[in-house]
Amino acid sequence: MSQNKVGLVGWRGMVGSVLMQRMQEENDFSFIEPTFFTTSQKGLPAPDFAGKDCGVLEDASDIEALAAQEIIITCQGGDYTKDVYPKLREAGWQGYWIDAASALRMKDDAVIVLDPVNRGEIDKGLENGVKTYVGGNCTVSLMLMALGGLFEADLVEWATPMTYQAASGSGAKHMRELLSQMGAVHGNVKTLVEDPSTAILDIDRQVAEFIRSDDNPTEQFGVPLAGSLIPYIDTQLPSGQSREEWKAQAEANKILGTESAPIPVDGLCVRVGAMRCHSQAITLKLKKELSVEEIESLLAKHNDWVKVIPNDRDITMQELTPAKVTGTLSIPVGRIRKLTMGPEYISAFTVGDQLLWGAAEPLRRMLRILLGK
Ligand SMILES: NC(=O)C1=CN([C@@H]2O[C@H](COP(=O)(O)OP(=O)(O)OC[C@H]3O[C@@H](n4cnc5c(N)ncnc54)[C@H](OP(=O)(O)O)[C@@H]3O)[C@@H](O)[C@H]2O)C=CC1
Ligand SMILES: N[C@@H](CC(=O)OP(=O)(O)O)C(=O)O
Repeated sequence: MSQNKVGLVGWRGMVGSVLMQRMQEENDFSFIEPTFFTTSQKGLPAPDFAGKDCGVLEDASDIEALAAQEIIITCQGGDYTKDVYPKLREAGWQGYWIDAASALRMKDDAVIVLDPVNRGEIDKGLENGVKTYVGGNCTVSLMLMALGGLFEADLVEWATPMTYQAASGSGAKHMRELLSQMGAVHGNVKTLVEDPSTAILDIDRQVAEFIRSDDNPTEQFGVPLAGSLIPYIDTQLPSGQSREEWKAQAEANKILGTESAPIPVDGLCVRVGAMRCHSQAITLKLKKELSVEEIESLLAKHNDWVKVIPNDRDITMQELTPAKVTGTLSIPVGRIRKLTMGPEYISAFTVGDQLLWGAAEPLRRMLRILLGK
């Protein structure tokens, strides 16, 4: 394929900035002729990620300017997609649309992209003329990168992921608010903490009062996160699931191409005070009994980024944490052991950067697939 006119929308947002960084690191700009679009800064000079003059920012709602692109990558968000995508297609645009937002994910004429897991589905889509490729939900993509070896071998009867999701999943303002809360909570008891003679329960009481008070900044999350957690992510559905929880089964089976006989994947999604790494504790029922060594071997050889962490206390504490993984493409998976429920029941714990494999990386890799590079 010879496409190289690529329109970039949402490049200065949080996901878009990570995408730009990765595209620079991987030299992607050398294969494309980029045009940068904006919803708010039309006419300003375009950024220099490509190492060349890219003119000025174009209007991201200008259908004619968008239609001049062979490929459009957008990290601008679902509202933008819902507004612009139908107009572009109605105008007869036949180009490839690569999107970070969830809006088009479950459409029949869209493929969810996670090529180390579903390159076959992507290739099938390309052969069938599919023009819309969407990045998956971050927790779903990170779970499949970690456990791809078991899914690929059709060994999973069901899976129940219990998540520990970072503030970044809610956006940049939420990350700032988490830090503000952390600082405010500490500031409130700083002198007491520094005085070793203060009773810890007195400090704790003061912390609890502050966390619940109006002085704790909670404008973005609505409730405290630092020193607490939020056991609900995204909107409420009639099924009792949150929308984030609903995505697990729906998207995982679409990615795997198992929608006709879906593998049950369901659990609870929880926001915790991590910055940009989502963690998940997953219980799996396997279709047959395998040794831990066999499971670890299948997982380890599935892709280049998964890293099996032995179920050892010290190694786990060093390697299997957001602090270790943040800002990297590594997908460690550990705590793999047989549960007492029976020999086919196993546990796993995985951590991944939700802005890299959870959002930006599958998009730039789809671009490279389209470019044939
Ligand atoms: N956050 C996440 O974890 C994930 C997000 N996504 C998807 O990606 C979409 C974008 O998310 P995210 O990157 O967090 O959104 P951001 O809010 O960081 O950025 C979205 C847009 O806001 C505009 N903007 C306005 N002010 C600023 C500013 N000061 N700095 C940067 N941008 C600004 C930019 O558009 P302009 O230049 O046109 O003004 C930018 O493209 C989401 O809506 C979601 O659909 C997907 C997976 C994960
Ligand atoms: N909902 C995810 C982030 C996200 O943007 O998901 P999606 O791409 O499915 O809308 C989170 O809060 O952690």
